[in-house]
Amino acid sequence: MNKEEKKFTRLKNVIRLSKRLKKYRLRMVAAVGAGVGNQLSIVAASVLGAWTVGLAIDGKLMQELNHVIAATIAAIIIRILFYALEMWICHDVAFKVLADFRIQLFDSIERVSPAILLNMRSGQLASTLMSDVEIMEWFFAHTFGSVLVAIITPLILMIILWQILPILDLVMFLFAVAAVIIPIWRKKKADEQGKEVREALADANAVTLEGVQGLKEILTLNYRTGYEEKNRAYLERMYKKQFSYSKRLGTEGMLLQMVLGVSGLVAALIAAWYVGKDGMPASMYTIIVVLSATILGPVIEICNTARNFGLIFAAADRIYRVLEAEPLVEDTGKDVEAGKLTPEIQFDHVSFRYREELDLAADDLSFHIHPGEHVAIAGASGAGKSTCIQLLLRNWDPEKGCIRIGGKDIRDMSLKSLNEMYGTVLQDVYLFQISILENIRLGRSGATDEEVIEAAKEAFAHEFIMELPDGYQTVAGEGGVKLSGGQRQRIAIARALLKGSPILILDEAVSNLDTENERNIQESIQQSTQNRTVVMIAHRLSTIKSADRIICLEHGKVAETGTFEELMEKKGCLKKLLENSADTNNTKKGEP
Ligand SMILES: Nc1ncnc2c1ncn2[C@@H]1O[C@H](COP(=O)(O)OP(=O)(O)OP(=O)(O)O)[C@@H](O)[C@H]1O
Repeated sequence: MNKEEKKFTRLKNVIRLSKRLKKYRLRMVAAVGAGVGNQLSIVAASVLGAWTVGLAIDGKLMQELNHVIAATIAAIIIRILFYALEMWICHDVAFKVLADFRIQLFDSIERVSPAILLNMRSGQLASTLMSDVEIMEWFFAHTFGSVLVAIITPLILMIILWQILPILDLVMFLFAVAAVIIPIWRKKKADEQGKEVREALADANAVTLEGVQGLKEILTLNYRTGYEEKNRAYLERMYKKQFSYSKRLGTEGMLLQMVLGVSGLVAALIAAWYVGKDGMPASMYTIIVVLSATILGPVIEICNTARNFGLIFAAADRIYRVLEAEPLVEDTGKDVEAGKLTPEIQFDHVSFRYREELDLAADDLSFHIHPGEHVAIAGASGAGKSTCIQLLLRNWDPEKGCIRIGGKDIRDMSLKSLNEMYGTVLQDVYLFQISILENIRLGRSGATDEEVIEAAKEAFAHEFIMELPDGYQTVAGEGGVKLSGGQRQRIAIARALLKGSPILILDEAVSNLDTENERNIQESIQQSTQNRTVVMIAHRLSTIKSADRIICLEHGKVAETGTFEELMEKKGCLKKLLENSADTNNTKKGEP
């Protein structure tokens, strides 16, 4: 994320948004053509109406009636066709651009995760992905082409009016300028308000999402009243911002209507003054008045849209904030084949803090994990266990020191290659709304069904999967079958085993399992990972005991390292930790 938020003027915003239309330029030319045709056919229909009145005044209406009717019908049909064409093309382009935006936004989130989540709450991010992008429809479907139409159409009409009554042409030009000035005059306010409304909306969305995600806790912790108050406060704030925004919209709309009304009156007076005086036929009066009124029509329409530029550009800024966010780590390393590196891990004087103002979360950490070794990282809460894993996965880079795999600095490897080195089972297992078979196959996309089932058997997941209504074809995830924490963990373990990477990272992967399943899986992991290096964050005594070696952390430093027996004899960090934990109590009662 950029440290200093860049400020974009409206012009720059228009330029960068317009660039997105480059690949649709032919369609946009067609849309503008249809828009001009639409506006001109409206003018034609109005002028025909005025001509009819003129003919009636001159007593020639009955002679020309057939022509008048035919021409009016033609103007209406042409208008309908142009209107449909303009709407169709503009929306076709707009929705394609919005889809492009969504895809790029998601790519961007993937690229900069987790940096983006440090600066934006997930609800805010969801708001950008959904409603900010949606707002862009106004720009692409109703603004970009319409501005060009609002320039081209009045110009054509002014050329026609110039032939009839140049003075009125000049007057209408002045009214058009007055109309354009209204949204420009309130531009600063509109931009401020637009930003506030979008931010308030995103905050309110974030609170709503929090309520949905934390519904269980809201009910069980009796936080209902507190949450409702918080939600109400955010909604009240959003209402105030939206109401101020709408008040400005109303004032500007009123002024625009005033310009339109006064211009009509002035046009009528000027036309009345000239009709008769300069030998101009009376039947021209209505035509002149209608023509002058229709000059302002598209200008007023676009000024009405411009009242909402505050929202449109605030949404654009929020979208570009995500698109242009800088990742925390640079992916400049080379591709390395996973099999070519020895799966040994070395932390060499690694120091790291999450933010400048925070203490070190890793403080001159040095340790070595040998190929094929199973190592447990233990330590009290906040000691830095997860930080080690975050650094190993390169979600962040160390401030000092370096991490090597097979002797190679992980910053010199591409993120894709690094990812291929690891199979990971983290605490929060996310299942996608696809079949369980496919959820496991995410570990290795080319795996056969038999390989998936084999991995599930190794992870002790096969049995419960077979008991589900559709077995491996049962759809999991949101809206699918609900699985217990332990079942989800077993699926994640199957995924990781299927991936077959040389290094396995387990963040207390058995924390949600009952004792029997835990023992089975520990054994299975031991067997299936005999030739792999395993790094596990360990809270449970059983996990700690299953490791070849334990690294015990204290305040981001390595406090001690050794086998379980060695460390228990030492009576240091691990011993203290176990004495304080429930596991130790269980052990005292005879549990393993
Ligand atoms: N994303 C983050 N932003 C800022 N500080 C963080 C972040 N994650 C962890 N920390 C801080 O870094 C320190 C180490 O945290 P870490 O999560 O690595 O500890 P841990 O040993 O894994 O703890 P636990 O067992 O409770 O998960 C703590 O002081 C923690 O508050």
